Amino acid sequence: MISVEEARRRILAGLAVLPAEQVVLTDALGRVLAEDLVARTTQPPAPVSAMDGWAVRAADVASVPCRLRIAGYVPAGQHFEGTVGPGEAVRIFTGAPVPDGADAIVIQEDADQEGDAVVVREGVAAGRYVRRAGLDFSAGDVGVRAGTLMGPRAVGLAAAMNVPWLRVRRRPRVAILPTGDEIVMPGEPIGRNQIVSSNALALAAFVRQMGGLPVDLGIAADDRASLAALAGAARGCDLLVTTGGASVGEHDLVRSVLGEAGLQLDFWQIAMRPGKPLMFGQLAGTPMLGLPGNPVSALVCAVLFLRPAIARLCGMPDLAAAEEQAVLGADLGANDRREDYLRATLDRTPDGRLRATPFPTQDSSNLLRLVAADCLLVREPHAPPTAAGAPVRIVPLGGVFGAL
Ligand SMILES: Nc1nc2c(c(=O)[nH]1)N[C@H]1C(S)=C(S)[C@@H](COP(=O)(O)OP(=O)(O)OC[C@H]3O[C@@H](n4cnc5c(N)ncnc54)[C@H](O)[C@@H]3O)O[C@H]1N2
Ligand code: MOO
Repeated sequence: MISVEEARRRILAGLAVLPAEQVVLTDALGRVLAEDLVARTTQPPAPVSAMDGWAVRAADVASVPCRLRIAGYVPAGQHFEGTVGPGEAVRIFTGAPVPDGADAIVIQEDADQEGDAVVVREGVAAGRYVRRAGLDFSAGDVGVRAGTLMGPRAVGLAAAMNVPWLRVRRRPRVAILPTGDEIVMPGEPIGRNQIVSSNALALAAFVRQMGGLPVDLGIAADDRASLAALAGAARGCDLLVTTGGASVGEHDLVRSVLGEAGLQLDFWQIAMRPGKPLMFGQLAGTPMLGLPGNPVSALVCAVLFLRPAIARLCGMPDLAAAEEQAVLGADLGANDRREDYLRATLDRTPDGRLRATPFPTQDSSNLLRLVAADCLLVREPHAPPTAAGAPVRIVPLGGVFGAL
């Protein structure tokens, strides 16, 4: 059995970054940039006032109070045509261009208008409350790097940079194929000995949340014809994800049926719990990730392998490092040779450190517990008995991107 790290490395090596396409900025949310976002304008385009007040020459207000002649009025969106001369001030508002000749803004709270003059009570240094041209960015500056997921902030920045179209990665089409005679879709009649399929819907949601397009292939029965026919429908997708049928029983057909259909298996079985029967390969040019059927195993594998796989297809940096440190909230016995991903809750110790406490039962069918968990607590293979308070690695399950 290969390690979790080795499995992830091999999966990433078996996937190629998808081609780019062009989208209008209003459709860019949740897409991954295929090239750097480069400013097409300078912001602000000219020096502007950061406050409502008076544009002055700082030298004129070096000693206060002083009286300046009002030479003009400039709200945002307009421009003062003249030049502010010695002893003059221009009424100005936030965002308006600072007139030529002026080099500072006196805020209106520090001055009083008296007819056609303004009496300044507080002096200002040159440059005060003036936003220089290009303070935010200049034309040609890189705002967001290729490989970045476009969130609301980046959409706003692209707009400010006057970039109406973006080159983004095509959305990965991920075919999802649950297998098993015992599973039916939610809402369908449930026969004797049958259960409702949770994997397909959870994985489709996971893919969609990551900006991919889930393709529902239906449910493959535990017979060779059904599985072969439905898996064939994955042609044209960027990734096929199966669940179930991955283990060693004679009804676990995925490996053998897809093998007959041309699956070039890269690996099967990894030193991980849950998730031991994970498999990866190439089926007629389509990468194939075979997840275990147990709902918790399937979703933990989605976090650890499908998430980086989709990220890779989208040209994003490796997300494997989305781990954090915490302290252990309960004593744990020795671990065996499989890397363990324990469902755990998070809280804070009295001194503010993150604390991860695993649930006492860790059955890989227990979806309710998975939903109640805040993180996965990682235990290395062969970890010795470990006392509460020891440092541990965790994989958070919350967060916006790839949240479970
Ligand atoms: N003798 C051995 N038995 C098993 C081993 C082993 O090494 N030796 N591995 C165990 C491990 S670990 C896992 S994980 C499971 C995974 O097996 P499969 O991937 O073949 O999954 P199935 O047998 O098809 O199903 C397992 C379990 O999950 C339920 N299931 C399946 N699909 C869905 C779905 N879409 N939604 C909800 N639940 C689903 C299914 O009913 C089973 O209860 O094998 C162990 N056995
Ligand atoms: O590895 Mo299985 O995934 O224990 O439940």
